Amino acid sequence: MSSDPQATRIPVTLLTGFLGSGKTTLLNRLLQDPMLADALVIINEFGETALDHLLVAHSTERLMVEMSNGCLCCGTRGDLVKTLRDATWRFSRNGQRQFQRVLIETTGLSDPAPILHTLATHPQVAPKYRLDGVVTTLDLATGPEILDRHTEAAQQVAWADCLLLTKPDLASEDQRQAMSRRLDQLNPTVPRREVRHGEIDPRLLLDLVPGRRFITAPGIGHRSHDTPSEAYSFSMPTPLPGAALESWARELMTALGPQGLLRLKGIVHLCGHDQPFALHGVRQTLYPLRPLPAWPTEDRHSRLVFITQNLDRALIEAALPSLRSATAHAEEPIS
Ligand SMILES: Nc1nc2c(ncn2[C@@H]2O[C@H](COP(=O)(O)OP(=O)(O)OP(=O)(O)O)[C@@H](O)[C@H]2O)c(=O)[nH]1
Repeated sequence: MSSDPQATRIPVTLLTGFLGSGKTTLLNRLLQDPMLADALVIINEFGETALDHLLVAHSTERLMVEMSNGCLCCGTRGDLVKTLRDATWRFSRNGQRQFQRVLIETTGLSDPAPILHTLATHPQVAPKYRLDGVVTTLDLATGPEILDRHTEAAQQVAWADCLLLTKPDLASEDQRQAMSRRLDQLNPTVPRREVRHGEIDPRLLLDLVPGRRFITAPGIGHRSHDTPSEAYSFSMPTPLPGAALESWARELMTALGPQGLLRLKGIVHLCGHDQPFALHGVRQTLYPLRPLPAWPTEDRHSRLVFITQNLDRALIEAALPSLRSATAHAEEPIS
């Protein structure tokens, strides 16, 4: 047995980044790599209905979901401690631990600092685990405005050991330069890499900070969230016509505005399709519906989750009848 406690502790990668910045897309790509086949994945979900884990294709044996109405960094750290503490025996076979590293995907609204603190100092966690690095995704298409508007996003950048600039295909040169200037202020020294649709060699994201102890990010302590966020979820039993769903979602996103609606996510049953589709809206951008391999359970209901700020649920509820009536009138499959 090694006498170096660093060497025997389980490395933990914290994958963070604001809502819709591409964490799950990245995670899905990373988990296809044999290097990460034996990773335990912990996903922290925000809101009433967990969806993210349905969008991640990973052996369900080693996928855990932390549900919270807040997020990992606020109030549910006890759950993280319990999850990490129990994981070593829960995922053991014949006395042999079945995972070699841990990936934690935080919610888009998490400040990483308290999670890092837990990893480094909690008496039941710190002896078993060590931080391997903080990987932060940043949406080049939405630009630095997110960093100015949301403290959590700036915290995620400040703590990063590696910054992944996502959606380069959607960004202009001006947006790139503006982002670069902003990152020079927030975290100038760590590597920055452009990543398209999550494609990156996992080796660039592992072993980033072997042996790092908890330190305080310069100038930024833990603060509570800027404005309370709410997640509203809706379930629909009838298959939806794809084109009508897209135009309904687009109209609603415009009506709710980027300040009110931070994120729209869904797993949807489209007319004429057996497999589910993922629906993604990030601020005012609606992404093309994307097929998922299979329904995770027998439940074929479409589920939509709206992550909002200062927005009344009734505003979304009021828009549902028009989607239902489009559903009643159209049966065309999307192409
Ligand atoms: N064009 C383009 N779209 C991307 C890229 N990376 C991610 N996306 C899309 O951006 C949307 C949001 O991506 P996710 O991976 O779900 O983002 P997330 O950070 O997990 O979102 P939350 O779970 O809300 O925090 C999806 O529609 C992705 O397909 C990229 O490089 N280019």
